[in-house]
Amino acid sequence: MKARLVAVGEKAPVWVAEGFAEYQKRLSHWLPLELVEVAPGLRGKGRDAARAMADEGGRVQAALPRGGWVVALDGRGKAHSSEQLAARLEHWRQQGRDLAFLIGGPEGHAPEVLAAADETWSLGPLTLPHMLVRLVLAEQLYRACSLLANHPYHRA
Ligand SMILES: C[S@@+](CC[C@H](N)C(=O)[O-])C[C@H]1O[C@@H](n2cnc3c(N)ncnc32)[C@H](O)[C@@H]1O
Repeated sequence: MKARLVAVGEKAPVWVAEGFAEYQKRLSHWLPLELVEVAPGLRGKGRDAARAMADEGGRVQAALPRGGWVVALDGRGKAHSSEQLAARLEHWRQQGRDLAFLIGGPEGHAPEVLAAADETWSLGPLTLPHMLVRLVLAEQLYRACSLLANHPYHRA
């Protein structure tokens, strides 16, 4: 099983890119994680945010892996402890499908994207900046893989 992170937003700051690359490297033998960045829709004076969200939503859907199990990151979604996430990861492994994790834009996910997702995942009720969400997601996937492998990274 491998995973693809489809994230609205480009040009991550260096501290995010380096942190993400570190967890990507650590995950490489447990859950290869590919990052696909999607250009945000155009916003600003005279531009409709709903149109921008729909545009980026279309690009997100075009970037989904064929037949993948789609998990949309959303603050209003389903929360998991790290142990519950590890159990979820084991469940996903047994399904035998690749995974796609989605991070939305400034107003969140387009309704069509949420409707197409198989499940949602909340990192908690706080609204996090989308670049930080990449990093937390990669770290928590690494933690979940460590738990499943009885690796000492996660000490309960
Ligand atoms: C700046 S947030 C969007 C906030 C938007 N107002 C909303 O209500 O969804 C950008 C993206 O980061 C992700 N995100 C932010 N906070 C999150 C959280 N607590 N849990 C899961 N995902 C989160 C979601 O994918 C969201 O679409």
